Amino acid sequence: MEETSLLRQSMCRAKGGAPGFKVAILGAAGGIGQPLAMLMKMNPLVSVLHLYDVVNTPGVTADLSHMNTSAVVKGFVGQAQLDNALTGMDLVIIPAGVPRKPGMTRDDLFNINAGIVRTLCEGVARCCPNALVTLISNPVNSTVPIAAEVFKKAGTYNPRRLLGVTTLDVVRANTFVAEVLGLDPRDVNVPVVGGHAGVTILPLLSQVKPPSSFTPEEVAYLTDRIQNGGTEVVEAKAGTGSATLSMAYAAAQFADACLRGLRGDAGIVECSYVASQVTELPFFASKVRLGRGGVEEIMPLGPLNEFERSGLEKAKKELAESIHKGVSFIKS
Ligand SMILES: NC(=O)C1=CN([C@@H]2O[C@H](COP(=O)(O)OP(=O)(O)OC[C@H]3O[C@@H](n4cnc5c(N)ncnc54)[C@H](O)[C@@H]3O)[C@@H](O)[C@H]2O)C=CC1
Ligand SMILES: O=C([O-])CC(=O)C(=O)O
Repeated sequence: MEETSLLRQSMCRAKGGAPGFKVAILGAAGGIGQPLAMLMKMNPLVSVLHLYDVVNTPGVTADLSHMNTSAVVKGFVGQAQLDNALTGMDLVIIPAGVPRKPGMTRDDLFNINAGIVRTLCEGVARCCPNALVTLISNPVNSTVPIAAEVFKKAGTYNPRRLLGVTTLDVVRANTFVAEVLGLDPRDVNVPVVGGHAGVTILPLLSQVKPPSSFTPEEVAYLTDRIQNGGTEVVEAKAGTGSATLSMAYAAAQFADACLRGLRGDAGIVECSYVASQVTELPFFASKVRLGRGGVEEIMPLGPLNEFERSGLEKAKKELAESIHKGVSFIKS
């Protein structure tokens, strides 16, 4: 088998390396990882796609490698192959870790996922310390501070290159607001700030584009639905996992924005949970401008109405605890 595939490879005429970025997905065989890997295989900005997981990447890799798009896919399985999966990468996307079941909060995932994120980020620090790292694994409000502490310990921390993925909150907000307004969701943009769990997810409905006004009932309905969108999916999946397909879509959209930023495109703005001075907290999600260096600029929150100011106070209280928990996990 081995010989046949070597023979087959040797029969192929060498192709010059296609221009583009090298991207690794860690947790690539999972519910998010597989559709995300497919979407990244379809992205023309990607020249090399490394799929790493502790199980099942050979099959996922064989399957995706038959797609006639230009990215070259390679699979890596098990911790012994982590360093090879990461070496030379420009962008590392991390959806590794366990998902919620009904009745759990994202914070209930901390005990398992914190250790997974630490191990993977130690690999990033060793093998591709200059890569952009986008973290999906929950609880994002704590896993991003964990990653920052791992990188600080390794002496490789660059706050501009570590981003928590909160795009799904924006994707949901755009969808739900468009439903209420009777618009196409592609024409709606809702900034969602704060973090990625419950009350820390703060949609700024006063800043919706196109400019729109909402009744107090609509604001209450939309805020609740956006904050609990993840739970809506967890309950509907009834114990088999959380959002995977919409998350893969959101992560692929965010990764594409990161790659366009790295390429030097102008005016790329996305919401993301990053090291921030927008509030007194060390991490906060808000609109950020992406560029060659990663996060080039963090946008101010803009004017908030009274409902949003009160939501911000609640968000900050919970965020402070989640950040502290993540930092302490590495420091203690
Ligand atoms: N940021 C966000 O908006 C969202 C985050 N999530 C989170 O994403 C994570 C993954 O969710 P799913 O893909 O649905 O879970 P899943 O269980 O389907 O897949 C997770 C994958 O991670 C792999 N994995 C476990 N330990 C690993 C390790 N040490 N190294 C590499 N891979 C490892 C597993 O083998 C599995 O293939 C969960 O923590 C979930 O809560 C989910 C939806 C949205
Ligand atoms: O709700 C969950 O556990 C997964 C998640 O983060 C989301 O769907 O927003």
